[in-house]
Amino acid sequence: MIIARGLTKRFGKIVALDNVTVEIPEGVNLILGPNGGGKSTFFKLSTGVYRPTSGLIRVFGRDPWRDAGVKMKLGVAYDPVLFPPLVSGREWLEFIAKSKGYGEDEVERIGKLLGLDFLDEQTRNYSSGMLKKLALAQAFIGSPELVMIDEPLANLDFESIRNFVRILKGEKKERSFVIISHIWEPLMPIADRVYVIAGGKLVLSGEKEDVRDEIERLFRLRMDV
Ligand SMILES: Nc1ncnc2c1ncn2[C@@H]1O[C@H](COP(=O)(O)OP(=O)(O)OP(=O)(O)O)[C@@H](O)[C@H]1O
Repeated sequence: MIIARGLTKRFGKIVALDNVTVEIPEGVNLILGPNGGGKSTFFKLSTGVYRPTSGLIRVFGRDPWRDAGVKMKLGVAYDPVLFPPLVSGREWLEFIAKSKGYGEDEVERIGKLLGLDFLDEQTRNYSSGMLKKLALAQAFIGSPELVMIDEPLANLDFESIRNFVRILKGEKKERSFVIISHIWEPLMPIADRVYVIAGGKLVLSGEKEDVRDEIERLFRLRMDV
């Protein structure tokens, strides 16, 4: 699904991603790692926002930087979220739907799927959690083959986290996922594979069962302050 070979991204002197080689197959793929480790850089190289400094990235066999058409197969939500303030959530989702060849009924469907009851408000009036939910909705518009979400659970309350994980569980039968999340524990039951990017390097990857102990050791929050 996603193949990277020797993938490197520099911003001036900063090496954000350093010679990463990885294959991400179909299924639910979770990317973890410390702040500033390079996760979002990898994500944005995959969605064609950034051009690699060197190395190769292919998404469904296509170069996301040169071949914008591959984006039709993707549903993407970035973090932090950003929307035009004077449009309603519905208008925004209709814009996304239209760009993918869908109409208002698709927005209705996704609004129902995610249980959104605030779509007619302008986004400037949204709370942080509402903004995140609109971003999640955006990623599902048009039944994409691959849904990519950076920090899906940030700013969600407990009930919303539960709802979203339930939705993922249903949706994973239909499509694949690449998810970056610091809040990883609620996502483990539905994850197939886990990848850890730190210091610009891929430092761990594997099937969930094989890496679970190491992930627990690295990322379980222990508050011995
Ligand atoms: N557009 C940019 N311009 C300059 N430096 C950048 C840019 N984007 C990322 N970086 C730098 O690249 C490194 C990796 O950042 P990245 O956002 O990929 O980390 P991350 O793993 O997603 O972190 P976080 O968990 O904090 O979101 C950091 O040192 C960051 O400062």
